Amino acid sequence: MKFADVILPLALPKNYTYAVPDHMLDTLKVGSRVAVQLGRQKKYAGVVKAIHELAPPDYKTKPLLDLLDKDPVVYPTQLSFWEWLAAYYMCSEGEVLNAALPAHLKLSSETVLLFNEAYGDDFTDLDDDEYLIAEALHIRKELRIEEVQLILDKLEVLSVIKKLIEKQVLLIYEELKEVYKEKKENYVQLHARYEAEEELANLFNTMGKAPKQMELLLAYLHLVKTQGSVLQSELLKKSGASAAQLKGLVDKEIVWIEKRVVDRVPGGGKVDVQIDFTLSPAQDKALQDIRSSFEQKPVTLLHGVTSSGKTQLYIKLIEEYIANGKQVLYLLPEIALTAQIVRRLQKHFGNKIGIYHSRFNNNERVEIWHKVKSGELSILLGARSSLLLPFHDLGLIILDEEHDPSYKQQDPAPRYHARDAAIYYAGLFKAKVLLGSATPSLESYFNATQGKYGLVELSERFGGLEMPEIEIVDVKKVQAEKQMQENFSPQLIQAVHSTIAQGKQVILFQNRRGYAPFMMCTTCGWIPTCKNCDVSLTYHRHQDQLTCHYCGTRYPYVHTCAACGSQSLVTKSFGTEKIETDLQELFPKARIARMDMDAVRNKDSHNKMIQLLENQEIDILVGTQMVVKGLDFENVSLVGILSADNLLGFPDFRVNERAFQLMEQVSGRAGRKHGKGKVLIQAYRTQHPILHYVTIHDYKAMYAAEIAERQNFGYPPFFRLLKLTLKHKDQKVVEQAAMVLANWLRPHIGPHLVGPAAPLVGRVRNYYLQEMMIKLPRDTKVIAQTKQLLRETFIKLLAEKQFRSVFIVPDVDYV
Ligand SMILES: Nc1ncnc2c1ncn2[C@@H]1O[C@H](COP(=O)(O)OP(=O)(O)OP(=O)(O)O)[C@@H](O)[C@H]1O
Ligand SMILES: [Zn+2]
Repeated sequence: MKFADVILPLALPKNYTYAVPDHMLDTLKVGSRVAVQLGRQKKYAGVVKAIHELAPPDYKTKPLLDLLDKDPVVYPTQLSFWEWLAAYYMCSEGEVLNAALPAHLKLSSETVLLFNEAYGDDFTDLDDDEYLIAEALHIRKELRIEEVQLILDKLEVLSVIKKLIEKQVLLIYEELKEVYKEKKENYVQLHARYEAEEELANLFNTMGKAPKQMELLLAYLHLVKTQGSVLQSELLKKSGASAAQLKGLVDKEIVWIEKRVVDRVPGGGKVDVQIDFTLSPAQDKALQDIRSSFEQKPVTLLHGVTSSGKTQLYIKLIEEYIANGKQVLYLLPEIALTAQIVRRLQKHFGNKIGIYHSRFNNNERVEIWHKVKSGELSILLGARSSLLLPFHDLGLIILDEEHDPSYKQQDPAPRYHARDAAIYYAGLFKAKVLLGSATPSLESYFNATQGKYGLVELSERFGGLEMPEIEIVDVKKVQAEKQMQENFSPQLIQAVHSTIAQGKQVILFQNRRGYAPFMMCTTCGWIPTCKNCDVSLTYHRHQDQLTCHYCGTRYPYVHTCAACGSQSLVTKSFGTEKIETDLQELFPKARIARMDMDAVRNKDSHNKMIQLLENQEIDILVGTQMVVKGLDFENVSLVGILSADNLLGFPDFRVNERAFQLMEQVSGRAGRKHGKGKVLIQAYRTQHPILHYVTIHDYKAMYAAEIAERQNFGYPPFFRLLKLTLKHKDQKVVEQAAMVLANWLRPHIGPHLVGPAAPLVGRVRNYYLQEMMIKLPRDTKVIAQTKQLLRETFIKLLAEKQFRSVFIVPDVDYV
């Protein structure tokens, strides 16, 4: 008897074992999807993790229902990776599978509820909830579980559904359906008999009376010759004929129409790699250093100042790896994945390169999935989640802007750090990892100085350009002299003027966090807050609305104070929108644009804005973090940071590191091609040491100061941090649960447990939160033991009746 362990796309504490029916014995493979039953009703598609002969000791196995793939959807390497992710980041393999597989490869067993017509329409003996569902079903005939949840406005609806089944009001209809559809398009083909010249000539002679059909044929012949195959849509466009006229040709059996699967995403194909640049001596040395570092160590950190040409080095390396038949994964933070970098790489690698990120739709994802698996794509440029693609011969992972905090997944599980996960994943392939940044994370630089990673430094800008000159503007002084105009010092205004006058461009940076515009009552100080979350609402002038940035709820503009009833509400605004408005007044002739999350909701507007800047159709760009990420504009010569204090005043142990990284990166956008750039930083605390390090572009001095602090206070990289968040709708319940959990843990973890306490925003989406932090020494054994202790303690806590519905969210290595 054979058994299969199956990973189901759920947060189950373990995988289940199923019996392999005889007819699958020869065809079933590890990594294939199978349909299985879980519980009495539910069917799921899971992935086979192992095939063996050990019956589970504690339950009787059900048989596998169906084999869904001839070829496995993943290789064993991915299964090992998933196992590690689940163990390290404390989630289930099912949750990893859920994140990895494109939705269309996850068969969904959606429970469909049907109305039982035999029941009639007398609902008198149903209770309130039952009545609501029965009535909705009576009208709509079928409902899904999610719709029931919406109607009843709660998550736990199965008991109501169960009662309705017992009372024979509804019936259950289970369907398993495959939702991925390949994209098909119509191609037009000439009948074989006209392949012969003679027949074709005869045909033309007889067509005199149908000029449109003649044009269709001529257009067809032209397209076949130039493109090889003829798309119906293109043919109609080229000939100017209608679909009916084309049908005429089909009816006469001159052409026929065939539906063919088409590729949704460009990729594959043969395009020769083109490298049309040569490295500078400094770059060439760095490349050689990377190569020899890789001979000793699998991971190397490339610390190269802004505009040193790190991207060009990556291009050279990629060329080497793919020439050896290896696959290369090039990771970037989501927001840095712009058309600019895509174009830069496509120029050299044509369609050997695929792109993958969260804004792709499911059909596109499935196609990339298959092409990575088959090896048809040798280079993949993607965001964090492309680590979960089924590579089979990975040789190199490049992780650019490695310091970027958005490499850490927040919600949902697996809450992995792409940098650390990449290093593990590469290990499974014996592949190399290159981390690149102008401002490395303290963790990576620490690892490099300790010899755990190789370290390569590239400390000059390409083309002999100097680092930009930094000037700090003392806002306190300017304000005392009453010289500030809104958020602008005279120095900054002057610099913007002269930059524009020289035909150069300006980038102004304003941090979003803590600077969002809000409304306030000037009589009593009341601030409108979100109904579901403990946060003040952000005012959006363009929509004239208030929005909660935690849950997304929108509210109309408030005219009357809810606390004192006065009408004296004003908007307090220091956000990018306000700066844009002020700029328009200060520089009425300048072309001004704003780049932040609200202005670039879709990827196209983001790309358009970058294009406008590249084409010099924008004089001043105002933006948040978004303008910082790896953009390369040749004509920007001035960068302004409107408030450094805003970056430095954050209650977080990483605040100084982050502030340095942001300021150094945004400064790095200035003076990348022609002449030295200039940076103006407005600040109250002009003596802050971080400002000094930015002024002299001294990463190493910043590192030395900060790493000493980290050691003193026991923070990463000397300790690892694990954050536990507990959530519940009832504040008392969550507070008690957190207390109980902490009391159970403290005897084992002692002083390394901090909390519990409510976080800064104590309620989100109607859930009250409690947090605690656990500091783990850098000892693999202790870490594994502590995680095991946590898992056991969670189970114990959730076994207590009053805590059963508490959510526990572990976040390992939280950033
Ligand atoms: N060897 C080279 N030949 C031609 N152009 C180069 C070369 N090296 C760099 N450049 C150009 O110099 C500019 C800066 O290079 P690149 O964008 O690769 O820098 P970077 O180190 O990635 O910078 P950042 O960290 O600021 O994003 C680009 O326009 C790039 O095309
Ligand atoms: Zn909210």
